[in-house]
Amino acid sequence: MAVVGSIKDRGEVRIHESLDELSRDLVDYIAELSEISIKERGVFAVALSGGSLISLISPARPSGVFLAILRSLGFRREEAANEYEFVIRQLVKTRVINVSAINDCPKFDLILLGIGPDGHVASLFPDHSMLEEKHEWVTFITDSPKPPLERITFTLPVINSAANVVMAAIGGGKAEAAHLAIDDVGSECPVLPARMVQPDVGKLMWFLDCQAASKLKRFC
Ligand SMILES: O=C1O[C@H](COP(=O)(O)O)[C@@H](O)[C@H](O)[C@H]1O
Repeated sequence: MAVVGSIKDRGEVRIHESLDELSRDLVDYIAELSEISIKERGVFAVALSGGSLISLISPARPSGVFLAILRSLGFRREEAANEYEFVIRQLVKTRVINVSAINDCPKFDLILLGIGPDGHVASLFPDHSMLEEKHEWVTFITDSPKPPLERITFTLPVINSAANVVMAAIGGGKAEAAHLAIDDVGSECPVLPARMVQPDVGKLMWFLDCQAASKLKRFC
């Protein structure tokens, strides 16, 4: 049984006792969003980051899902980022991916993200200059603190333009990051990418297991 709550400005939080339960709830949530989006516009544009997130949704096969899959093999990182952004721009032009009403960013129907123990999301790491990027949709880094060194990533403006953002975290190693990203920690809070995920108009949802939620003020 999930514990569900919402925290001002930090979206809705769902905490599950088991991974199976979390996975089922997450898959059902994706399917719901997919159905709504396909009814409204005939397509569901979803992007997801890597890591353990994939294993949480791998049994999922929601019909009509469009996966923005990165095909970067053989490219240098800068070229890969440009190529990826180009593809997304084509999909925005043809409205396979919607466009944000408040900036020119793509408005994915859903962006699914995991969190690193250091609070990084996608490949946006704490204290990295990429957190300041305001214009590019996709960028690259060559100095990732976590291997691989070279990565490409969506920027925060793209993530925060999505209609729905899901953040999923499992395991005690993510507890501190989840606490700092969700709880009201005032000025003590370091600049945490996971906390900078704050959809402009979209909905933010957290899917956590009990271990990842173990340091949350309201739920432990
Ligand atoms: O490097 C990354 O790690 C995080 C966390 O991965 P996990 O396996 O500990 O869940 C992932 O969310 C992110 O996309 C990836 O770039």
